[in-house]
Amino acid sequence: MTKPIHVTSEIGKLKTVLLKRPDVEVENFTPDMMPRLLFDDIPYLPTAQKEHDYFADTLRDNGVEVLYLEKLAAEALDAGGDEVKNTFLETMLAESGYAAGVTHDALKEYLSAMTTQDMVNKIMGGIRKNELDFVPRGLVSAAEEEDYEFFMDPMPNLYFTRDPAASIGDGLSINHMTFPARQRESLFMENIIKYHPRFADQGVQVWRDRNHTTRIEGGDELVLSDSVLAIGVSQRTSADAIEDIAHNLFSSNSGYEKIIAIRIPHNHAMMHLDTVFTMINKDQFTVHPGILGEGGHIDTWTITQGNDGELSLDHRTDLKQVLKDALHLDDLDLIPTGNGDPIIAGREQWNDGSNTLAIAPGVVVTYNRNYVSNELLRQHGLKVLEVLSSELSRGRGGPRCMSMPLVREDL
Ligand SMILES: NC(=O)NCCC[C@H](N)C(=O)O
Repeated sequence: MTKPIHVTSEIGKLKTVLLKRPDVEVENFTPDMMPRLLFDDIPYLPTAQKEHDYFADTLRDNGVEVLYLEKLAAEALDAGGDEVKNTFLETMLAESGYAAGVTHDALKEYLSAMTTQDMVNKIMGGIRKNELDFVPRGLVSAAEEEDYEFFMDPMPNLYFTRDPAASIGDGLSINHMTFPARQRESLFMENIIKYHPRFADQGVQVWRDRNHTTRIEGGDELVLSDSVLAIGVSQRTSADAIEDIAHNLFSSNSGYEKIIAIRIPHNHAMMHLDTVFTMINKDQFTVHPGILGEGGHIDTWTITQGNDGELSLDHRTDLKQVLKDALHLDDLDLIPTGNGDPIIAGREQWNDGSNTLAIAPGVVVTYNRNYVSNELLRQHGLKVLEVLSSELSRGRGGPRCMSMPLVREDL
């Protein structure tokens, strides 16, 4: 039987993928909330949904099974039963700032009265104060911001399913994410893996769970082969989290024995490694020229198992040579976003021109708006499937960010 999670490369034929269709969460906020929610604008929902459906159809038309996070989450909680649902709700409330007290009780009563699917959708979409027939009183609530409209914030970044968890081999990392706006997201995946019949008791390994203080996000986790990963040292993923997952992978039967840690600028436009660097074929990668310093150099550390349980780190700055050595390649084609033109590269990277999703070796899904980068990919021999991007791109993520591969064919 096919394993429910099996990903041994970035480019093997994509068989099953997890998406989240954008819903009210992407419009249930005001401009002043945008920086905190990690959004740069407020998408027009009907168009965002049409674009997302087009993306999902493009994948289906190419033989990919598409699963939806919101559906799996509800099915997992139903399969788990009342106690699981109750624990999920308590954890979600606690992580939303309500471990106990009158507001906790009111929210719990409100959510418990819903069907599981409605409850999941409501938590994802956010809960306004005016939805409940309840006005918090008492000292604790007096200290809260009275004018703030929400009891529970929406989670607009959920359609970037890439980040809360990452498939690696026959397992995954379920991530402790960096910013509060996204930290609750990985609780859905934790419950899916534990309780959904498709995953529970199927030998899915959790290489690193979400119960950590050090942070890692899936946009930084690239599966280069069945034994090599690349992980970004970025705004969202810290060096100590990389060392932690390295220890876990190297000391288990994961098959992974090498991690290339790549340091990228720590800023919002390049928040993850996959916003500036993706693998698209056996010997081809996209790269945003803005991350490469003089002579095309960048800090990388190749991490392997050392002696006495210690990790061994080899610092090098020639990315091309590091990749060639790790993947045993004679040559390598690093394709610059925007064809290296500083204005075009900056513009197209901002709209995720480097953020390609490979659905087979040499076949990539990209945003149509990045026409210079797309044309260049074609010139380099790739098959490029363009998807619509006017509204989806406002969340600052592209096709790789919007997809979590669950199963790929081995190369
Ligand atoms: N892998 C990715 O680069 N995901 C894009 C995440 C965008 C989202 N607004 C965020 O800031 O987390």
